[in-house]
Amino acid sequence: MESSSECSSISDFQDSTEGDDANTLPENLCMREYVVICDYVATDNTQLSLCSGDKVLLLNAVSQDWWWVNHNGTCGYVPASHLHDALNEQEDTEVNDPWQDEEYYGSYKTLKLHLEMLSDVPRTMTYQNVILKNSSSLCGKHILDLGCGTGIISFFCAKFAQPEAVYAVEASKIAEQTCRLVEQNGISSLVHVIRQQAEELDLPTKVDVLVSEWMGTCLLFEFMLESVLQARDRWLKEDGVMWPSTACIHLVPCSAYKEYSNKVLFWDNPYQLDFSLLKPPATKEFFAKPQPDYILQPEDCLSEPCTLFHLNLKTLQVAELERMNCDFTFLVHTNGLLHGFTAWFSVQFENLEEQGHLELNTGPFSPLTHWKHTLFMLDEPLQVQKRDKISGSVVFERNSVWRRHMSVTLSWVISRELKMQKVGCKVFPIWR
Ligand SMILES: N=C(N)NC/C=C/[C@H]1O[C@@H](n2cnc3c(N)ncnc32)[C@H](O)[C@@H]1O
Repeated sequence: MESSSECSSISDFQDSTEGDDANTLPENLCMREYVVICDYVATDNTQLSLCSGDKVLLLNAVSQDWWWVNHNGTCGYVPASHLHDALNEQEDTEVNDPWQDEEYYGSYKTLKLHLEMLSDVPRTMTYQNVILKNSSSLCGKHILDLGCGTGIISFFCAKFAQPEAVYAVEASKIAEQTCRLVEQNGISSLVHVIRQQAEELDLPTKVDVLVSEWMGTCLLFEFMLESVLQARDRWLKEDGVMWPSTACIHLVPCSAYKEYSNKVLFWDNPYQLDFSLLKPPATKEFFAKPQPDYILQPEDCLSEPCTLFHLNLKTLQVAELERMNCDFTFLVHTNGLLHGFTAWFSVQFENLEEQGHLELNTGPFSPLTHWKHTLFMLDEPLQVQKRDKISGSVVFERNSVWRRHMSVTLSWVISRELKMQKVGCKVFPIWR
């Protein structure tokens, strides 16, 4: 596991931060007992292998990511994410639930997020168009609307098509409101609201269509996709339809001068004072994680975007989500500053009644959606010019402990006329 600062690896990070107070956590965290919440297998002789439930004594929190502990007389490094403060035991539901379901479903029980999603016209109208354009194919069919929220997709099915039944499955408390909406609109003989986690679902029959709006930041965050794939394997007929049918993640190198100026250059001379020593901590504080609500302007793209991953949701396996990596090469088409990379996703819906497919694209060349764009800022901007090449790789790695979270590792090489100019690498947690 690497730290979140650029070009560092754990061994460099350990050497450079040994006894470095700037990186140790407050003393009050040390000399306390911690419980291991997830097995860990050491990857070198400075680390300890531990099992879930082991108790350790924290000796030195050398960084946010790695802690030096004593376990039954043996000392070594373990990932801090695998430890929980045994003396300050939170509710079991919080600590022992790597899916954080109580917090997760709690966030969907109020109207805030549902209002945001329903207010997203490109998102919601895409689903309406999919139902509209396939209405005759849906006649007499069984449909599963997974994570239905307020039931909007199920309402579209009842309003624009004549399916046999729609199973509107929703685990959060909002399902109580969804029930009332379905009754009030007189469609309860067609739309069956089931307040249940999809994983525990019991339906009277397999379904012809599994439709869901499961996409999170960078497509995968929340990993609701795992629930969708499990429901596919359990409830979708062999020749059934997945909507969305495919999903893509796109990336482009970009300038983000205003972001960099507002968050870092600001410290050069606020009110004509030199606060520039705050620029490094500002960079770490504001750019260690991606900005999930960034709006990339098309003119800030430094090259054509590329498609990193193209997922087929009829065949994708949950295990493939653990780690996905892809190489990329961008040909810079504009002189400028490379401040970072921006990512977004698109999803495609197979059309059952004519050639082609419908698409919801959340990128900078399509109508803005509530997902906006995800900006990965480098620690330092890099000068690039037309015809430079930015090649490298990206790794999406699912968090082995917190199962709704992931990290994105970006590695890049900037070359000019075949001569290597700049090399870099940075790990971005989303969000743990
Ligand atoms: N599109 C975004 N960002 N969020 C996805 C939308 C999430 C909605 O789906 C529900 N949901 C998520 N996972 C499950 C599950 N396994 N079983 C039943 N309901 C579920 C949540 O409570 C939200 O209402």
